[in-house]
Parts: sequence; C-alpha cells; structure tokens
Amino acid sequence: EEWKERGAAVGVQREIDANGNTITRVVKKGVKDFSFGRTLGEGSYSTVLAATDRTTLKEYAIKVLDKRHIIKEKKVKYVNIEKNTLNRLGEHPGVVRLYYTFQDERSLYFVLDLAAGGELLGFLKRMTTFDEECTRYYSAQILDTIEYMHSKGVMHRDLKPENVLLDDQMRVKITDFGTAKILDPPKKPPQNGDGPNGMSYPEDPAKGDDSKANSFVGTAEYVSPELLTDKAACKASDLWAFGCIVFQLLSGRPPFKAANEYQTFQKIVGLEYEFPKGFPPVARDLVERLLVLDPAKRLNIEHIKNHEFFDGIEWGRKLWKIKAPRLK
Ligand SMILES: Nc1ncnc2c1ncn2[C@@H]1O[C@H](COP(=O)(O)OP(=O)(O)OP(=O)(O)O)[C@@H](O)[C@H]1O
Ligand SMILES: O=C(O)[C@@H]1CCC(=O)N(CCc2ccc(Cl)cc2)[C@H]1c1ccccc1Cl
Repeated sequence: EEWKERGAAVGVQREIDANGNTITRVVKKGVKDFSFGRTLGEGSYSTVLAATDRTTLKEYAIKVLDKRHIIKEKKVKYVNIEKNTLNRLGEHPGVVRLYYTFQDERSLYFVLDLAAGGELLGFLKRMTTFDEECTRYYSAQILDTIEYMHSKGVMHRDLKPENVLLDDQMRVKITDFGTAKILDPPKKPPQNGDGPNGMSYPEDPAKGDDSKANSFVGTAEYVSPELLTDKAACKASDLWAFGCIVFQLLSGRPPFKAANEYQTFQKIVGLEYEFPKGFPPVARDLVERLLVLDPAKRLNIEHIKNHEFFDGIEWGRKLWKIKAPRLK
C-alpha cells in the first residue's frame, strides 16, 4: 500500500555477480525518489530527463516512455529488448548502464548513466573533422565496447555517432540498445528439429552465433552490405559500422551517403566510396580492411586492435583512465 500512495513503483535492480549470475534485487525506487531536471533529449517514443536521486544525490539520466504511445506504435518488443540487453550488459565503462526500471500508470522509467557530454555527433559537427589523435581515442573506446558487447553475445546493429554519447570526462558511452540482437547460442547441442517451434539449430553452435533473417534494418548510412543482400546481420556488421565511423570522424562525412536511402544502399552494396584528399594513409588502410563486402574477410577485433592506426593505445582498463585529448 505504501508504495501505491507514494506513487512509487516496484523497481527491479539486476546485478551480474563475479561468476556471471544475475542477482535481482527488488528496490522501492520510484518517481518520488528523484528530483527531475532539464530535458536531455527526445526520442520517437521517449523523453530523457536529467534527474538526481534525492537520497544519494547521484545524478542520472531517466528515460521516460509513454505506455499508450508505445502500445499504439507497436514498440513493446523494443522496450523489452532494450531492458534485457542493458541488464545483460551489466557494467562496462563504454556502455550506458541501466540502474533501475520502474513504472506508474502512464509511463515506464529507465534510470541510466548520465552521459553529460551528449552525442559524439554533436562534437564532430562543431569540429567538422577530428584529427588522428582524437579519432584514435574515440574509436579505440568504441572498439573496446564493441568487443565487450560481442563477448556478452550482444550485437548493437545501429552503431553511429548519434548513439555514441560522452560522459562529463569525454569518455564514450554507447546507448540505444532497443534494436540490439541478443545471440543466444544453443545451451545444449539439441537434436535437429527440437529447437523452439520445431526449428532446428545449425550443426555448428558457433554458427548459431550469428542471427539469420532479421526484420530490423539500422540507419541507412551505416547498414552493412550483408544485411542488404541476404538479410543476415552478424557481429561483423557492427565492425562495418565501426569502419564507417572511423571514416566519418576523420573526414566529417560517412563514406556512403546519397540523396536517398535507396541510392545509399546501392553505394554500399557496390562499395562505392572515396577517401577525401589528405585522408591519413594508415587510417585509410584500416578503413579499407573494414569496409569489405564479405563479412568473413573483414578484419576481426583482434586484428583491428593490432593495426598500426592504434599504435600507442593500451587496451583494457587503462584505455578508460587516460585523459581525453582536447578536441582539435
Ligand atoms: N544516458 C543519457 N545521457 C544523456 N543524454 C541521453 C542519454 N540517453 C539519451 N540521451 C539523449 O536523449 C535523446 C533521446 O534519446 P532516446 O534514446 O530516448 O531516443 P533516440 O534513440 O535518440 O531516438 P529514437 O528512439 O527515435 O531512436 C538522444 O538524443 C540522446 O542524445
Ligand atoms: O520486465 C520488467 O522489468 C517489468 C515486468 C513488469 C512490467 O509490468 N513491466 C512493464 C511491461 C510493459 C511494457 C511496455 C508497456 Cl507499453 C507497458 C508495460 C516491465 C517493465 C517495468 C518497468 C520498465 C520497463 C519494463 Cl519492460
């Protein structure tokens, strides 16, 4: 009863402990536990507000989703995907962390890390282009985060500078997991035909890793050719998008951009893109090995980390301790 009168709602806090078990704590966080501040931004089905926990004074970003609008737009699935993906990803410095979820009659609430710096795209637009040092720093943190996501069986599927947020120390915080794909390799090697609704899993479980036919298509400029040709997104699709982002940070524009989506798709499947004059040769080599039509021939994460472009980068924890280079 107390919860009802406080207008609070049951919030669920999930932690992943040392041996990877999910501990679910029921906490009584609700709207009343926060004081809401400025609007950080608006999505198609959501408003994101800055908020402070009245007890701990910790600042958060709270994403508020209107239930009626979600139901009307048939987006309930995406809400669950975002919640499940964020819970699965738990804690990594490059992922916007989900602390609590709660609801009231009208809305759903996601209490998230506050990425006070806003979108990487905003900085890129103001700078026009990043120099190599800044590109190296931001793309290294993005790559480290992609590696973490993939290790947790998560494909982002819509990586782009708008979805790379920055915290108050200009460190990367990747967001927008509503369109991610959780790759659940089969638990036990099932016999053919005893998958859900009689589906049969691929023989080689490793193959089970890459989801087949998908309805979701990301943002035109960053969509991978395999998604366009045989509707199969795979982990390497995130690395295609990564290649597009590296190109865009250094040149100020995405490699594949045309007057409309259809023409953009044509350029992608035809690998029609050009480097601007003065594009740094080492970075060019990296991009050329990522923007490869055959996903199997694209550089994998280990090879990217060892590429000359990232000479000097110390991967792992240290990457998140270094000071962000001044944007120039
Ligand atoms: N954790 C956060 N910290 C700071 N700002 C955020 C955070 N999450 C989102 N924002 C900002 O709020 C805006 C809305 O984000 P939201 O994820 O709700 O919608 P969106 O994904 O941008 O839009 P759409 O739902 O149409 O894809 C974004 O422009 C983003 O810059
Ligand atoms: O999965 C959960 O954590 C709970 C389970 C109980 C519950 O009722 N919800 C809300 C389900 C829901 C999803 C979409 C709409 Cl439009 C309305 C209700 C879920 C929920 C609560 C708060 C925020 C998000 C979600 Cl999915």
